[in-house]
Order: sequence, then structure tokens, then C-alpha cells
Amino acid sequence: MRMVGLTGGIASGKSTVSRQLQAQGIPVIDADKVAQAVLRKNTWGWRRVVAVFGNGILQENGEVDRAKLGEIVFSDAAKRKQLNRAMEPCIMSGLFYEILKHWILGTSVVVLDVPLLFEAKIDWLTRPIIVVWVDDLTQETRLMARDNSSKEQARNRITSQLPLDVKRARADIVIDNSGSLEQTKVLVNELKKTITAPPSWKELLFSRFGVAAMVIGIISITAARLQ
Ligand SMILES: CC(C)(COP(=O)(O)OP(=O)(O)OC[C@H]1O[C@@H](n2cnc3c(N)ncnc32)[C@H](O)[C@@H]1O)[C@@H](O)C(=O)NCCC(=O)NCCS
Ligand SMILES: Nc1ncnc2c1ncn2[C@@H]1O[C@H](COP(=O)(O)OP(=O)(O)OP(=O)(O)O)[C@@H](O)[C@H]1O
Repeated sequence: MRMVGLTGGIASGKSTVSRQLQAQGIPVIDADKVAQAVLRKNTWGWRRVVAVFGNGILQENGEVDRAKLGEIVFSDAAKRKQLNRAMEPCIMSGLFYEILKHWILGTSVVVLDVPLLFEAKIDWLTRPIIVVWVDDLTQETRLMARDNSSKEQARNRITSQLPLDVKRARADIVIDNSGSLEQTKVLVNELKKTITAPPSWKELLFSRFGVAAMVIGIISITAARLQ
């Protein structure tokens, strides 16, 4: 199974590209959705996060107040590190579960939409790596418009990630999403051809190795948790 990495900066257009790929029949695993699931009330992730941040981040119904937690972690690098440390094993397990489902089903190409692919150092698992890029001003403007946020809130979120130009430099393929949606669609059509081209033997071996390494990783995390 070919595992294609899809990443970029906040509001650079990963979900937009992901939707266009899905419309062409390419399966996508969305790490943001996995992260949301592992933060639901009474889950393993919820317990770990509440243990670190306390009940003050909860709504009356016991669910995490995402806006409140976001305000805390996107304006304080140390708190963000604590959140990442608490959630990382849960997100990794969730991603692994989704990958395993596709592997068992015999999916030939799956796209992993992971905003923090480089930051979490899991880029080695995926090939090719696609970075959805936009210029800084477009990123800020789109983020503010989408989240109805202030310039300060948008800058806090943008600077909490590896700079988008650094990600672009590490990409195998760059999708420039600074133009119109129609222009991006044309680029995504070309992208589909590239990622669905028949895999080489080297690629096949790499993917099997990646999945095997993840199995070992998850077993180690689970074993450490049970101790
Ligand atoms: C802090 C939370 C609750 C804020 O929720 P909110 O609904 O406002 O944002 P949402 O989840 O939609 O994330 C929007 C974008 O923020 C960026 N982002 C999210 N978490 C982080 C982080 N820890 N560091 C840097 N950027 C992040 C990503 O680009 C993501 O696509 C949420 O982002 C979260 O649980 N983050 C930690 C989990 C995580 O690392 N997610 C990224 C998946 S790899
Ligand atoms: N080419 C485009 N032209 C105009 N608007 C766009 C374009 N691409 C994306 N957008 C808009 O920009 C915003 C951010 O896009 P999107 O949600 O796809 O980004 P993202 O990278 O998935 O964000 P996040 O990191 O928060 O998950 C959305 O409101 C989207 O509709």
C-alpha cells in the first residue's frame, strides 16, 4: 500500500486538496478527525489531557472546550508541548488503526492528511510527500476569514508550526494553492496521476517496512501504558 503524505500549514488548503482527491476516489485519512475523536469525553486522550490541563478546559457536558484549549495552547509554546505530549500516542494509535483498516482491505493508495507530519517526525512513513503551500499573506487572510479570528490569533496559530517555506523545501511535490480553487483543481488532477502510478518494488518494500515499524511502535506504547 502506498502511503502518500499530505501536509502544509494551518489554512494552507490541505482539506481543500483532500476533498478534491476524495472526489476522484482517493481514500484519505484525516489526522485532525482522528485528533478530534481521541479527545471525546472519557476516551484515553481525554483523560490524559484533563490530567494535564484540569477540569477548567471542560464544558458543562464534560466535553473539551476546544476554543478554550486552543486559546491556551496556541499562545503558549510550553503548554502546546504538554498537549502534544499528552495526545501524540493517542493520535498515533488512531492513525495506525485507520492505516491498518486500509491495509487489510487491500487499498493500493491512501493519503495521510497530517498537518504536523514533519513536526511529529512521521514524514519518513509517507512517499511522496505533498505540501500544500500558500504565500504568508494569503494564509493569514484565509485563516482569519475561516475561523473569524483576529490577526493576533491567526499569527499565533501560524507561528506554532514549522514555517511553511521550510515544509515546502522538504516536499516531494508542492501544490501552490495561492490561486483560485479551479487552478488548484487542475494541479490536483495531475497529482492524482502521479500518486496512482504503479509502485516500484523499492516503494512496496518501504511501505511494508513502514507499517511493520508502526506495529512495533504501537505495541511498545501499549506495553508501556499497561505497566
Ligand atoms: C487545540 C485544539 C483542541 C484546538 O481545536 P480547534 O478546533 O480550534 O482546531 P483544529 O483541531 O480544527 O485544528 C486546526 C489546525 O490547527 C493546527 N494544529 C492543531 N494542533 C496543533 C498543534 N498542537 N501544534 C500546531 N498546530 C496545530 C493544524 O493545522 C490543524 O489543522 C486542537 O487543535 C487539538 O486538539 N490539537 C492537538 C492535536 C493535534 O496535534 N492535532 C493535529 C493533528 S496532527
Ligand atoms: N484556492 C482557494 N481559494 C480561495 N479560498 C480557498 C482556497 N483554498 C482554500 N480556501 C479556503 O481557505 C480556508 C482554509 O482552507 P482549508 O480548510 O482547506 O485549510 P487546511 O490546510 O485544511 O486548514 P487546517 O490546517 O486548519 O486544517 C478555507 O476557508 C477554504 O475554503
